[in-house]
Amino acid sequence: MIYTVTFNPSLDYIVSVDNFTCGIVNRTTDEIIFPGGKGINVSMVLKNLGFENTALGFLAGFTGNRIQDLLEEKGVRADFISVEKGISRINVKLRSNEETEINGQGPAIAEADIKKLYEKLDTLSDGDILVLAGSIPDVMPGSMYMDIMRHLQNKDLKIVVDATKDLLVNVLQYHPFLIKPNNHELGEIFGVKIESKADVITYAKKMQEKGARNVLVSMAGDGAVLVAEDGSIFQSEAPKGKVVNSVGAGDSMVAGFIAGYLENGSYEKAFQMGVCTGSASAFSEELATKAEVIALLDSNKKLFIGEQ
Ligand SMILES: Nc1ncnc2c1ncn2[C@@H]1O[C@H](COP(=O)(O)OP(=O)(O)O)[C@@H](O)[C@H]1O
Ligand SMILES: O=P(O)(O)OC[C@H]1O[C@](O)(COP(=O)(O)O)[C@@H](O)[C@@H]1O
Repeated sequence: MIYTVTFNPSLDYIVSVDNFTCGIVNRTTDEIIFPGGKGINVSMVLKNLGFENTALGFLAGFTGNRIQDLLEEKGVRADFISVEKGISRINVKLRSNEETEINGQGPAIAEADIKKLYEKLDTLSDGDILVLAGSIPDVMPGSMYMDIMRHLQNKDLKIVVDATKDLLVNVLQYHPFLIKPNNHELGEIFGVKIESKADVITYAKKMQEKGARNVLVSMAGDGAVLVAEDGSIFQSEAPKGKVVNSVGAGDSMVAGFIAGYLENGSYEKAFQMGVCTGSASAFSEELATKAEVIALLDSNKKLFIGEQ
């Protein structure tokens, strides 16, 4: 089974504003609400790609109820823990001349709620895949994902972590199956600016030295790099297309990688599927569908460069 955990789900409120200007009243030309949060996006895309999975995590208040309903409408199996205080976030994604995002902090999660999550995670068995993705509410410790991995270390799980800073660095000693920083997040960890693929490879290898098994680094419109545990390295430009909504492109890439790996058992195919799923999401209003991903895979065969 595949499980995703989203500590900090959101309603993503995507608003378009012509020539957004600070300090005045701006009016939208378009607005739309999607369920969001990194693990939830991974769950929705996996479902689109034909992989049943269960979304775990924490929901609170009326926004939490809405997220739950939207997931139900999409047929995603969800088993969230209800948090008593506060509300799940509304993350604002502003589309104008530039894209701007304001992501909330999320409700505080009580010790008793964390205990309930551990009870659910204790039901996982050998061979399962667990995705820990996204930020955690501000008041929680940066060791949260590491604590979960330590707790589960005696099970033979494939654990995927998509997080930033300490939340990510702390888990490396427990050998996550896959991590997916973007180039900016990877640079932030080492205090450097990473623009070229050569630099990506250098720093991805450093993450492997610290314990990660496979390191997938996304670079938005500049493509991606995979440094795999078997020593192979794959690079790709991004497929060409008109970007419609890039929110969730990174999460889609994670889902595509998992789907490609499960279908083919090959890191090369997982990488290709990851890239095309990320781009398919960027090129459409909603998250990628299977047909959109297959179309991109078929039309971009020459994009991928591999090296064993
Ligand atoms: N402008 C774009 N053009 C084509 N593909 C894109 C674009 N933005 C994102 N993607 C695809 O989605 C993947 C993940 O995007 P990225 O923005 O790097 O992730 P994150 O949202 O985690 O920062 C990229 O590697 C690429 O395949
Ligand atoms: O948990 P964080 O880091 O605040 O990110 C949450 C936001 O990221 C998203 O999951 C999208 O992430 P990506 O664009 O990186 O794939 C949104 O749905 C959500 O609003």
